[in-house]
Amino acid sequence: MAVISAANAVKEYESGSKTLRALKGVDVSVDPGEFVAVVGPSGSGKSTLLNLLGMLDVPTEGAVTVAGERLSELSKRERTNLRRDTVGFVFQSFFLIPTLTARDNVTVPGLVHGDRSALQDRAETLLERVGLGDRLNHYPNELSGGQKQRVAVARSLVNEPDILLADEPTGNLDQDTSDQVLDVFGRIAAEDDVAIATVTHDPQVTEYADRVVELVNGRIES
Ligand SMILES: Nc1ncnc2c1ncn2[C@@H]1O[C@H](COP(=O)(O)OP(=O)(O)OP(=O)(O)O)[C@@H](O)[C@H]1O
Repeated sequence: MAVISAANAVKEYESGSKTLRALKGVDVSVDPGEFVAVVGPSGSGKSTLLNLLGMLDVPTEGAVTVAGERLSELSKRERTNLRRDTVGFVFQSFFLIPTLTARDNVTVPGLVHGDRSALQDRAETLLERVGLGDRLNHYPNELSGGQKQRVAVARSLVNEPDILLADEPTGNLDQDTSDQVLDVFGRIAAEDDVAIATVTHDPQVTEYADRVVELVNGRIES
C-alpha cells in the first residue's frame, strides 16, 4: 500500500488578481521500497507537487495522504510532527552546516530526540553506507559536490524516515557523481523499504528509478 499519495491534487497560486493553476488534478502514489522520479519541463509543477507530498504546502483541492494520515485532517502542528517523523528531504544545494564535520551534519535532524552518542554511531553507519566511511571528520569545504550530496542523503535518513523526497538532487553535480547519488537512492529504497520520490531534469534518473512520471503543464502524461 502506498505510503504517500496525491489524489486529484490541484494547487493554485494567487498573485495579485491572477490565479495560476500549477497542478490541475494530479494522481501519484509511491509504495514502500519504490523509487519514483518525476520529470517534466521547467514550470510544469514538479516542485509544487513535491512540496505537497512533503507537507510543506497544502493542496487547493484534492487529497494528500502521508503514512495513512490525510493532510486536510491535521493541524499545522500535527503536520510538522508527521513530517519530522516520516519524511527526509534532500535538496539541490545540500544545505550542510559549514562548521560541522560530515558526521555531525548527519546527526543534526536527530538532535531533538537527544542521545548524542547513539546518533553519532548511526551517522557513522549511514556515512559508511553512502560510501563515505573515510570522510567522517571532513568539513563540507573538504568534500566534493557528490560527497556533500551523499552526506545530505545520510542526514535525510538519520530519523529513519518512511519517505525520502529529493528536489533536483543532482542539479549541481556532474554525470559521474550524479550516478553515485542516484545509485544510493536505488539501494536505500530497496534495502530500507523507504519510498523515494525525486523531481529532476536529469535524464540518467530513468536508469535508476523504478518508475518515471512525467508532468506537463500541471498534469501527468500517461
Ligand atoms: N509561490 C508561488 N507563487 C506563485 N506562482 C508560483 C509559486 N511557486 C510556483 N509557482 C508557479 O507554478 C508553476 C509551477 O512551478 P514549479 O516550481 O512547481 O515548476 P517546476 O516544474 O518545479 O519548475 P523547474 O523545473 O523550473 O523548477 C510555475 O508557473 C511557477 O511560476
